Amino acid sequence: MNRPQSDAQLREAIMMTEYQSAPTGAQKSSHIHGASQAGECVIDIKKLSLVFETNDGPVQALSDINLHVNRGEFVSFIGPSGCGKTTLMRVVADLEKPSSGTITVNGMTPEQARLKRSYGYVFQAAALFPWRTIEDNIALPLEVMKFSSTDKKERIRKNLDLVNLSGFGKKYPWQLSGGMQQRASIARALSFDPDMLLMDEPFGALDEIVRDHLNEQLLKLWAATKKTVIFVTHSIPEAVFLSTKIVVMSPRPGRIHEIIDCDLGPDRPLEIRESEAFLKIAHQVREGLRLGHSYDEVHS
Ligand SMILES: Nc1ncnc2c1ncn2[C@@H]1O[C@H](COP(=O)(O)OP(=O)(O)OP(=O)(O)O)[C@@H](O)[C@H]1O
Repeated sequence: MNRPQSDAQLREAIMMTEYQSAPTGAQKSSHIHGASQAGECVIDIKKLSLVFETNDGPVQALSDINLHVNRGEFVSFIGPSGCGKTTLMRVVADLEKPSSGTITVNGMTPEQARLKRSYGYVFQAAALFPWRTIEDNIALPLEVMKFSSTDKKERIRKNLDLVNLSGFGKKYPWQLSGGMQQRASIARALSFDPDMLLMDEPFGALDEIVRDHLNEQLLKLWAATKKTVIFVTHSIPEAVFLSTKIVVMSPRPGRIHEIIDCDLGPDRPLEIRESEAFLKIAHQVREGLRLGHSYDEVHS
């Protein structure tokens, strides 16, 4: 669902700065990373369904979802509007509760994982606080977690550098382009070094050239940080370019139609999009979307 930047979204950004207990010193990194190792399952979803009760009756947003995500994977959710991509990501982030089924994140409930700061969340709109500079936006989770001011400064510097925004820390969000704002919100999500990055169509509102550039940067960032990434998109080329695994979803009710491995290797220049291997996977995703979607239903 397209959720423009709103008070609710800013509130959610604040809610995600909640934490279970103030970790201190050396305790911090083990507290955040948990005990997990490479190749280990970080998200395990079994028979999960979610029904929204609305004034017009129940809406089955997710039905019988089964999904397994390993540490270090880049997993995209793709599908037509209303198929439940955002809802599924919000369940992982503990922003929605499932009606039935089970889910673990880093071996914990989503709530425990949120409180242990297992993930950083990047919204569709950058959700930066307009009255704070870019560095102060990045500092927000660190302030709530009571990082020392030296540690805070170093993390701001490192993460600005990671998203190529060194030198822009003192600017306000409105002084930056849309692409730069999104990079700043990625830096904020990464500031406390979470295991996982949850990204809800972060580049959907940007023009294609900027988007290509950010996709390249995101791949580099992913390779450098080795984070597990969950990424919502409507774009087939974006999903194929970025992912190790593509979850094709279909609507009414929202469900997983197919899970496609995307084994293009770690080295992916933009030109890879013209390669036979890339086009083959893109075709498979398009077919999956077509088969999982009845176009007649959309207009009924
Ligand atoms: N808070 C809510 N209350 C009631 N219904 C909701 C709520 N959030 C989502 N829905 C409904 O659940 C279904 C799935 O919505 P969701 O936003 O997850 O889809 P999506 O695939 O992310 O869509 P889009 O691509 O348009 O962002 C839709 O029918 C939507 O209208």
